[in-house]
Amino acid sequence: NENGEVDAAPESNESEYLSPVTVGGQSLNLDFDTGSADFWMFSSSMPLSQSQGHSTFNASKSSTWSVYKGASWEISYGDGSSASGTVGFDTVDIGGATVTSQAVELATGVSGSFTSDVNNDGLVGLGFSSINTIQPQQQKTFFENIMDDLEQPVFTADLEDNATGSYNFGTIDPSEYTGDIHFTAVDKSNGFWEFASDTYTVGGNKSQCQTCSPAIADTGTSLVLVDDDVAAAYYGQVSSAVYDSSQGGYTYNCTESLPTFGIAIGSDYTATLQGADITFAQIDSQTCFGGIQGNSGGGIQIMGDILLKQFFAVFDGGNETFGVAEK
Ligand SMILES: O=C(CN1CCCCC1)Nc1ccc2c(c1)OCO2
Repeated sequence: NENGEVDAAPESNESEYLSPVTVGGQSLNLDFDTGSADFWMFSSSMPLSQSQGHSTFNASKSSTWSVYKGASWEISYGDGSSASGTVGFDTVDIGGATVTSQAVELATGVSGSFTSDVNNDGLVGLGFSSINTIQPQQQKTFFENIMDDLEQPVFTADLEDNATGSYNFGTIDPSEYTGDIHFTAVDKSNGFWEFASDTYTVGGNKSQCQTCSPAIADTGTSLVLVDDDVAAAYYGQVSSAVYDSSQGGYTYNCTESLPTFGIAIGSDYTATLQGADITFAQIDSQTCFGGIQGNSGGGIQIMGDILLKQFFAVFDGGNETFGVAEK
């Protein structure tokens, strides 16, 4: 089988997790993103002004590289960032799991937030290829390419709080979790690991959300972005909380103890966050920025790293299910 395991190292501000990937013999640190489906890297064919500080992939130095003539890609993410470029095929090795002809996208241009995030050399999209942006023909993700060669058609994410975790392809390692894994059915029609999430709890009190948008498991997003009425209900229980449009979200006094927050993972499990695990950043001597924020009516609830790092997450491409376990 083709199983593989790599570290997932948190960036300094825990805004993302980076993992070593070898492409055509060249190693880069990439952001594994279950919320998108493009595999792209900073490349030697970018202006230095954009790639300064990054590792770049140099196709001319890879003996296994082949160009996908006439193909291109262009992606924009929910946070407004974007990237675009050209396409080829090469051998990709992630912790021993190897795909010999993976569609690999080389950036010729990226937006400012990618340039300034110098530890991030690109992304491994682990969503579904129906949202891959390669033209004229969409290409499969690394996981879709390798799934049938794995011991089990799964990958797992053990993201940690201020510590290095791991991504595992092909096995569910029992040493990485405790108790049961609570699975729910995934609807892949929007290209995401999407599932129903109709209830939430604040301080242990259960409520039904008014709109109840479906949720996605998104390792590439830092925060938990819930329906706006859910965010308002949560921060309504935090006495110093205000919505600060200059910060783009709810802030509160760092000394205030926060209530727990639970979100339904399908219909029979609620993933509960402790108040102490909900703050995302301290923005000045007294003020903190919450890790739970509204989705501005976006129509999907995004379960990002603030939640995922408190659990062991299983992405099952065989059953098309998503599961979490305590750890
Ligand atoms: O854009 C992302 C994640 N994205 C992953 C790839 C790197 C750049 C950041 N998440 C996101 C998704 C929806 C959003 C949002 C952010 O802000 C408002 O709505």
